[in-house]
Amino acid sequence: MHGKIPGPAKSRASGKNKKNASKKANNKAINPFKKRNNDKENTITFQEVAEEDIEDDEFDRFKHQSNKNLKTRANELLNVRKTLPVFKNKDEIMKYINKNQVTVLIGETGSGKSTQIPQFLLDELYKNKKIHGSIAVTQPRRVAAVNLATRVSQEHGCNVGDQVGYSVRFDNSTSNKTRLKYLTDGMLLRELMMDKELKEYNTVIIDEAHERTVLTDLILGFLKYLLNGKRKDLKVIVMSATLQADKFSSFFDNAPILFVEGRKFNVSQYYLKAPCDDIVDAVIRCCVQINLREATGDVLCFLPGQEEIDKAVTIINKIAEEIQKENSVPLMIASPLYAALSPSQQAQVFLPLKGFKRKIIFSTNIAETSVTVSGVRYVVDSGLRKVKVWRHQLGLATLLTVPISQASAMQRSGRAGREDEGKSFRLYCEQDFSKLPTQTEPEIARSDITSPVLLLKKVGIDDILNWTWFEKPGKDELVTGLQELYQLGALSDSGKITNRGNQMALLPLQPHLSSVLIKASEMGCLSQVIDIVSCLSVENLLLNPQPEERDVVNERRYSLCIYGRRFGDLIMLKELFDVYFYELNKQNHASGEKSEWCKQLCISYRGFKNVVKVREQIRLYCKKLFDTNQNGYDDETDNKLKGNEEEIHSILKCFLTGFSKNTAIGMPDRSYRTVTTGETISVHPSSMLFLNKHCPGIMYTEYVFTTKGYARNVSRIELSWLQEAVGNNISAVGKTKIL
Ligand SMILES: Nc1ncnc2c1ncn2[C@@H]1O[C@H](COP(=O)(O)OP(=O)(O)OP(=O)(O)O)[C@@H](O)[C@H]1O
Repeated sequence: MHGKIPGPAKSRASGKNKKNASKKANNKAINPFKKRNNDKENTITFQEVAEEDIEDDEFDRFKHQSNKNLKTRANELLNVRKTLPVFKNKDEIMKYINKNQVTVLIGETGSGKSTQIPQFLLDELYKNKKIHGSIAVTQPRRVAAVNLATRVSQEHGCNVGDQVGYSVRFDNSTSNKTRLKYLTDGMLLRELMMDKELKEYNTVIIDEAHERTVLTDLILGFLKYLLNGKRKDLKVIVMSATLQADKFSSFFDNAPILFVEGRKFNVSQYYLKAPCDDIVDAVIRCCVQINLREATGDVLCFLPGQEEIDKAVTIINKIAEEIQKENSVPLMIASPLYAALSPSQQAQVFLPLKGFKRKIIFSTNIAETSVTVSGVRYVVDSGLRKVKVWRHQLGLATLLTVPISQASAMQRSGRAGREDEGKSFRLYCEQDFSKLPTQTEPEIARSDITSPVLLLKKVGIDDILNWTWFEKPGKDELVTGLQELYQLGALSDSGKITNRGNQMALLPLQPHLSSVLIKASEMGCLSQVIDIVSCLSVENLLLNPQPEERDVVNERRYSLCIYGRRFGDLIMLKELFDVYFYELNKQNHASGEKSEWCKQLCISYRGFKNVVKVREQIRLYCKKLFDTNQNGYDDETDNKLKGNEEEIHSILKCFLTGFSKNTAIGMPDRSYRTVTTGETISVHPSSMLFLNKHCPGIMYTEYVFTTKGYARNVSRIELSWLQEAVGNNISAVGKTKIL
């Protein structure tokens, strides 16, 4: 039984209209680089700007308003809601949802799926007092969960955290009043670990299911398992913008598919005439051109990763004033948006600007789905994204920049047509668009599945191979995941989860990092290890110095980190953290001073602020899990590195429990050979140990392959430790052996 709900006539560029739209786009194809209105080449230099302290209060003020304001705002927004295709078809949609246990709902971007459907269900809850429990809406990304909860609480006329709230890792805004909760798929899985039947909810909505993250796939599997078993009363709605409907429908025993046609506003597409060489440069030029030529409206640019984004933010902020003065155009204000920023830093991009300004947001694909940034009329799309590809055989992840799929490109463009007609500038040629894969491949096909397997074990699923996988990983991958967990001590000989495994599953970290913390709690160096793990949990904390600055920066780091010089990068991180936290932060040095210190050492100041927040959270988890009086964990004392060998050896041995696969042995010819495969590996030039005399063995947390294999974030280890850590596993795994 498949339903189709028609949309408003003007809104859909399909068939003939689509052809015309693309013709129009062709005629208008921009060449932002042909005619330069401003020759700013000399002013485009790569300089670091001081990072501002972002006030959490500002976001709080934005979130919490008086009752009267809330009501007025909700009434205003009702007029906007009424124009959305989903709202217009409320009765029809609810008829389907009420009739079926599972509904698959497909609608175009901006049609109102994520904001309206949950509110329809909320209205039903209020109307029908017999319905107990609340509604969960999962999002693949934290920023989307926060953004949607903020918007929907405004539409609903309440503060975030009252009837409508959100729950994301390290941030929870819900209360006992909350009946509608937006949460990341990771958080729902955490809740599942606590309550295997998800009794709190009467409805679970899986939004943006087409993104096919590992966690979304796992939730789909769990829901099917529950629906067939203990929760026959649960309602499930799978929502997606693209046409993968059949796959979702057949997984849920041919659940009905509902198509809601019609997008609110049209977005015109523009392509480059010829490919560009430097993507950051191309994005900047396009933004400048939009600022000079286009009517009001903010700009959302998609770049592959943090490095490119930080570069672009720096450049725009540097040239903006001059461009404004010379051309009487709005002042461009650049803001970054990527996963490594804290929620309050991410929330900054959603705050309105005052005055004659134009917001230029540089984002990774975290703003690609679900997110609406009010005011955005223009999208600039690099057509690229970064993906972590897991190499099952090596047990290592590699970060690659790859072209996006057509589905992603549509989602990105869709961000421009949320409140008005928009324009999307794709920085590649139109013929290249047709060569892109239609869909993004599911994450499970290229990810480490150790974490998902541990989670399944934690909730009591023993037969991993025959579980209700939405997309079953290969048998080899599953076996490798099980072996890895066994090696970490998370599983017993009979494959059951151990006490250690239970503790690992409860920590909000990858299993290998959790096992490092558990070992540290046993060895009495938990505080020190938490500091290092927190640094490792924040992406791009240490930045790459510009080539001309590299030697100076390395020398500064080298002279500051006396133990890091000998023992490597993990100890260096602890020494840097100690200076930042105990000397600068705790003694209330001005933010300018802290930022300058970070700049001198080419460290992300924002990153260190995040490390402090992550550290607080990990400490809380550890306090709950471990007997913290017994293991050198103390809030009050100064937990700086004391620097004696015994202490440093203990710390490194803890890391070896989690990273024993990422080790290499020093050879007489001064090269290193990996323990698992015997391949040659070199210490990366960014490491403290690059210039160091040869070590008996090394342990690394990252592997990169450029012209050859490099170990990054390297520490010195003794071979006897390796025997201790890996020796036991030789018989256990049967694969790992010291060469
Ligand atoms: N934070 C916001 N600020 C302003 N308008 C918003 C906001 N969130 C939603 N809207 C409005 O509501 C519309 C519907 O948004 P919603 O997220 O429900 O759409 P959707 O169908 O889920 O789209 P997508 O799949 O692209 O996320 C938007 O197009 C926009 O007009």
